[in-house]
Amino acid sequence: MKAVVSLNSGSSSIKFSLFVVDPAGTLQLSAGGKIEKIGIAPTLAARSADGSMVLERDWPDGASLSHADLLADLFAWAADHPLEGREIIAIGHRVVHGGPDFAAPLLVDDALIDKLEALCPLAPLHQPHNLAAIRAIARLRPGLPQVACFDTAFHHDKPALASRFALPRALHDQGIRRYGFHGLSYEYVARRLAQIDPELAAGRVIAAHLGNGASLCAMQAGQSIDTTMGFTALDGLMMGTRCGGLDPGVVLHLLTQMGMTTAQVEDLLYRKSGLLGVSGLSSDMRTLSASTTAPAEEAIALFAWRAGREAGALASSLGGLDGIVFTAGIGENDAGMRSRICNSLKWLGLEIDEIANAGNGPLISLPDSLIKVYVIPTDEERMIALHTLQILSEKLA
Ligand SMILES: Nc1ncnc2c1ncn2[C@@H]1O[C@H](COP(=O)(O)OP(=O)(O)O)[C@@H](O)[C@H]1O
Ligand SMILES: CC(=O)OP(=O)(O)O
Ligand SMILES: [Mg+2]
Repeated sequence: MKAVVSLNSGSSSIKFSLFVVDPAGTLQLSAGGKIEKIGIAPTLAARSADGSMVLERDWPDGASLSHADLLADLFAWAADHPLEGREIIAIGHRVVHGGPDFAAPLLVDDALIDKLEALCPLAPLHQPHNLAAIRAIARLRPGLPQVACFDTAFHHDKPALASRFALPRALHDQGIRRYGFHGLSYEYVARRLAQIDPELAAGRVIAAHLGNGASLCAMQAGQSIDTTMGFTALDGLMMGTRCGGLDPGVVLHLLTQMGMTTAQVEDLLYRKSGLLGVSGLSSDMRTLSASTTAPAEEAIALFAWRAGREAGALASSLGGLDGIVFTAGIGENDAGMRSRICNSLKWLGLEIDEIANAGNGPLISLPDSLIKVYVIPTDEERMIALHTLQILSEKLA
């Protein structure tokens, strides 16, 4: 049976799935898993579609292991395990930055890799890992089609104003624009919402992708019209290790008055800020929730406050709000965080159902609430596989 593999290298995780293409051409999950807590103490778990564990490992002292090291371990394991009649016909990748030129999934070739390489400085936590995985597979399985699926693509057609910084026009023309990210996740959530609640999906919805990276997307009838991330995945919400929106004057001050180098500033803003920087403890929300220290509590409170504030801004972009959808690691699992954010939006007429919220939904607003709130687990891997299959069928047609 033909099968498609999806690889999703996030900032703190590598998620992977194997989908079998059934005779009707639809994708059936065969196995999937993730390596998480990369940079802290990585763990790996993979399960077959029936939920049974096929692989479990952890590296308690593995803070220095990179995405590439862990991927090499995963490939070594995969090489030793027969696929039981499944023939991998393509591998799809999440590629975080597509820049101004790439607004749809593409078959990978050397020229594309070179162009995507040039975007690495705009996504240092992601793009190098995305490309390292593509190159590693090209070495292991030369000739196997690989498809790049861009996080920026979903936002490509948002209104011109939502793409522009208040900078001189020439810089916009040179690509210094608000792109937006987490697009594969938002595309999947928009599709799921259209199945679960088509009336709401046709309206004004904020999707909240709250993971290690975090952003909000304002969707009108399932299309992105605004989002909190911009030129890079640093902007907008507070994140695991990223600062989110910041007065650009702070960057100038760090460089000119505090004598930091650009490399030090990059490290500070991408890797040492956010939940980690404010708590002084961890970038991982589970660790902070389990802690009773005041800085950990302040980090959680700031995360919620910033999300509520940005949601207010996106409600304005949408001209009102009909619904909110929570997704990704924190959005799907952290009832306390959802409750804080929803309560900060009470002024919009949002009433959360705390019992449904504690059970992770799917619907977590009260019947009288003016805004419906859902929890919808994201599936970037399925979205990647769907795009990959589509590109492959276009290539064969
Ligand atoms: N049960 C849970 N409760 C609270 N937070 C959780 C839970 N499970 C995962 N998370 C948080 O989700 C975040 C990781 O999100 P995820 O979407 O997997 O990350 P990535 O952006 O790397 O894909 C971490 O902060 C983690 O602590
Ligand atoms: C774009 C981004 O921040 O991705 P992730 O949430 O996987 O870090
Ligand atoms: Mg992610």
